[in-house]
Amino acid sequence: MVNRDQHSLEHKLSLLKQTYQQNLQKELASLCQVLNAMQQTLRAQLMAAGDSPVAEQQASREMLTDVYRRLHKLAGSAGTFGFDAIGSQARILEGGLKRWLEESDQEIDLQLVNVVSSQLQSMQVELIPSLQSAPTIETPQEMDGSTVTIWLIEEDANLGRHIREQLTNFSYDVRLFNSVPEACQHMEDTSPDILIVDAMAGVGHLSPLQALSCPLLFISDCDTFDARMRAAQLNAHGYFLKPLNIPQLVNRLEQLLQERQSPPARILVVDDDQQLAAYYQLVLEAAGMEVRILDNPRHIIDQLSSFRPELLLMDVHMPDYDGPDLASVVRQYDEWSSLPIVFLSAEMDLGKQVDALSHGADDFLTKPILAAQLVASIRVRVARSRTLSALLNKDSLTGLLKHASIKSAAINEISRGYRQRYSVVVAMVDIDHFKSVNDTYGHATGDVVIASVATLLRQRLRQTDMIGRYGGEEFLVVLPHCSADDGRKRLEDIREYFSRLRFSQGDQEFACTLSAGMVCSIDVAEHDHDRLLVLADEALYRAKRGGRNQVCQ
Ligand SMILES: Nc1nc2c(ncn2[C@@H]2O[C@H](COP(=O)(O)OP(=O)(O)OP(=O)(O)O)[C@@H](O)[C@H]2O)c(=O)[nH]1
Repeated sequence: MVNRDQHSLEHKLSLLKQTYQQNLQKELASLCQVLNAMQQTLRAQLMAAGDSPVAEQQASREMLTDVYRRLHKLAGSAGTFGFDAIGSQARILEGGLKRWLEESDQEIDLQLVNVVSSQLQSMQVELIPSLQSAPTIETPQEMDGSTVTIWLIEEDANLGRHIREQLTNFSYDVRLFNSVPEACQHMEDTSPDILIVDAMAGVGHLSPLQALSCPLLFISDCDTFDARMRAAQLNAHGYFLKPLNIPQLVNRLEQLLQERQSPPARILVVDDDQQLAAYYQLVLEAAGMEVRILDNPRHIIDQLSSFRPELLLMDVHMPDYDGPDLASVVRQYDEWSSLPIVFLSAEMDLGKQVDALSHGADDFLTKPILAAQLVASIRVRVARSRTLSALLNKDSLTGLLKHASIKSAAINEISRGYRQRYSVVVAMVDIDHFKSVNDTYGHATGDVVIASVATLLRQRLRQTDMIGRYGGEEFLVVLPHCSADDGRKRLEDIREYFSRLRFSQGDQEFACTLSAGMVCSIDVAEHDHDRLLVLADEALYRAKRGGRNQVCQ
């Protein structure tokens, strides 16, 4: 189904193309005029039957060099806007001119100018005044930020209710059905974000539910190759054995949701051709990315700091500064040393492409480029860079920031709070008697408990809050723009939820608690971030000494 956004995108693209076509007509007419003027001058010289003066020769060479540059630009942009034939002709012509200008020191003669002129005229003929259809770009399905709905199909009503209760603790909205046909009856009016099916209840009858095209997880008490293979053939996103390890299941659910909800990629575009830059912006935004265009390359570092792009898409040849030089400037800053830089240029010369890459760029895309190809290349680059950055900065068990990253994030946020006069709550959260969890149920189960605290913190805090794994079973939480009262309420809420979770190891079921120590920046006279971290740690110590399972301030 085509939605309104898609219509509006097509409309905007079509307007951009119309404008481009008008400019293209003007540009070709203007190039023809230049060639016309050169033809006249050269003819006049021929009539005078003398050698043309050096100054005039120099002027003709400069004019032809300018024609070459304009054709080079045109070769890059025409195909992008759907004028493929003109783009190809411009590419051939600019290539020929370039070779002639580089390799020949002959005088510019009428024959050469005639050839260029007739090619330009045929390009004008080619430019039929009908716009080609706008490219369609796949718009990602948006998940709204509200509650996640899970459909659970479980034959055993008691077990179903138990699972629903546990998942509700993690803020999921769970609808329980005891058979696939029962769930199918509700497909008309509503649909889930995730489907969890008891393998016994469903494997044979699932096909109607597959139309829901949401992630599918199986729960089962049958751990055989055949059962797992059947699940794989049904494209299941997970297979969990009973008795269910709820935190493990929740971790998988969170992973699936994160994959679908990952924030839009932020792209900074640097191109002196404003129309092309607007086109890239439109195409990338339509694919769900956030795009900013840099008008003045001198402001590149300011823009990087304020927009914090995840990829820099840059033209190679610009009037004032070349792309590779700009890339070198960016690379001088440690903070931006791993920012992906992709050149998008009409440059076909392999040597120059390699040279551009050696200045610190990661990739080279050649203009013209299809919208879908541009989107795919950028998506892959950003995804890879996110994976790398997650590996570097995120803890593998919890997916939270590692010690060094959360500490520096905390220091930056506290300092910003002091500067901009808003309050920041800093809290240390620690699982109670965790050593005995490890000792009694094993290290692997201990890991599940740690991961479930991380999940709970992520779920019950705001997107703008920062959470990191500070030590083994200790977490550092930073809540910007938060009063002491609000911070305390949120931590109490997390403490309460955590105490209600049930963990299992074999047939044994157990619960855990956590303690937290917090401090609010405006309650501390000295503007010292290290002091806040010490005070939060001291408050945690008081919570432990006071009997654990509590929040102290
Ligand atoms: N399973 C698991 N255990 C870990 C990990 N990192 C640290 N630990 C364990 O966490 C336990 C922390 O224990 P302690 O600091 O003595 O404190 P506690 O038992 O939690 O008791 P209180 O904090 O005083 O309530 C140690 O046994 C560590 O081995 C991890 O990644 N996984």
